[in-house]
Amino acid sequence: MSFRQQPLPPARLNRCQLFGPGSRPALFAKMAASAADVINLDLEDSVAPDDKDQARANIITAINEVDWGTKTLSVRINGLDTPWWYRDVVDLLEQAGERLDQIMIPKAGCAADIYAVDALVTAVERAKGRTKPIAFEVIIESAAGICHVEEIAAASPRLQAISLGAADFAASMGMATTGIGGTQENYYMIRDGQKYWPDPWHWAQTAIVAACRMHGLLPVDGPFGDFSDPEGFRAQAMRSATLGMVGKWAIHPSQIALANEVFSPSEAAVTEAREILAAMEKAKAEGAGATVYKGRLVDIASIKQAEVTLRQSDLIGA
Ligand SMILES: CC(=O)SCCNC(=O)CCNC(=O)[C@H](O)C(C)(C)COP(=O)(O)OP(=O)(O)OC[C@H]1O[C@@H](n2cnc3c(N)ncnc32)[C@H](O)[C@@H]1OP(=O)(O)O
Ligand SMILES: O=CC(=O)O
Ligand SMILES: [Mg+2]
Repeated sequence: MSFRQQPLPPARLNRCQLFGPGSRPALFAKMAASAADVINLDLEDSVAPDDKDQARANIITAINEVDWGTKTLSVRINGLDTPWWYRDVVDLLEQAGERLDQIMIPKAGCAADIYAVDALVTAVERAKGRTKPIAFEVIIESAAGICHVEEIAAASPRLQAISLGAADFAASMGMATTGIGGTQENYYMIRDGQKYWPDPWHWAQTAIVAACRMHGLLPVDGPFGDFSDPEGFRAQAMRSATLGMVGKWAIHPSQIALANEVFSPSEAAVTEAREILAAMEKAKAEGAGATVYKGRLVDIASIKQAEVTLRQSDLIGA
């Protein structure tokens, strides 16, 4: 047991991150009016190479002109293996106003990737006298990224969140699928003739959750490509929430309400968390560290579990 206290992640909602291509400016007002907590304007893989410059200009105009309300506003820049990323950073920081909250770094492979973007961002911020430091979020979506996830999580004080990018992750790992997230038809166990489909994303998700929790970051589940399958999305999101993730991407507006629902504790969960705290208060007054709640053990660890639910509920109520 370490003497170090585990840091809390940033106190903000991140239940749904809605993506939209920078090359489709007609979507921006709809994104701003949506119920997503985070908006990700994309310069990377949803934008064709010939459209990169125009998409960057569209995004800068939209950051400055659209009313984004209280949402966290993030732009996904191009990967460090492309010729576009430095121009993304420089133009965004020189031309977009202080409304921009965050930059998303895709395909992070090692801590030095984050360091490189941090150095450039810091230089432009100083040169331009920007007063609000830009936050970072990264996507783990490669073999290198998952192998180095812990050093990536520790790479910069700007870092607030890490997402799993199932599409590029599957490609990098050589996984035999073209599906983006969710159940994989050929990934099954068999017993007594019955098929059972385990979760192929589980280990990568838990590695991301552990690295995030160790460094006080928000762990987020990435895209679920089949937006015609709400039940598949819900199942994936509920597994992610159960593992400790705080939210999920939406790549279509139909996924926003689903993500918000799954990552908002139900009334029953909040009531139970409050009752556990009350039971433990009573136990404490009686000099006990453990007691019985609804026929099961609760002890001092249960207080911390209940507080996870109540912190999220307080953020929603705030
Ligand atoms: C693997 C990754 O990297 S994932 C992250 C990168 N990918 C993306 O950003 C893709 C984001 N999503 C999209 O581009 C689009 O949703 C697509 C291409 C999947 C589907 O687009 P469409 O065919 O226009 O969707 P559809 O016709 O169902 O849209 C229904 C309505 O939602 C709107 N809409 C579609 N996508 C979005 C969005 N991302 N945000 C806000 N509104 C949207 C449409 O404009 C339409 O509005 P209307 O009813 O006022 O006409
Ligand atoms: O960028 C996201 C992914 O799934 O790849
Ligand atoms: Mg990707």
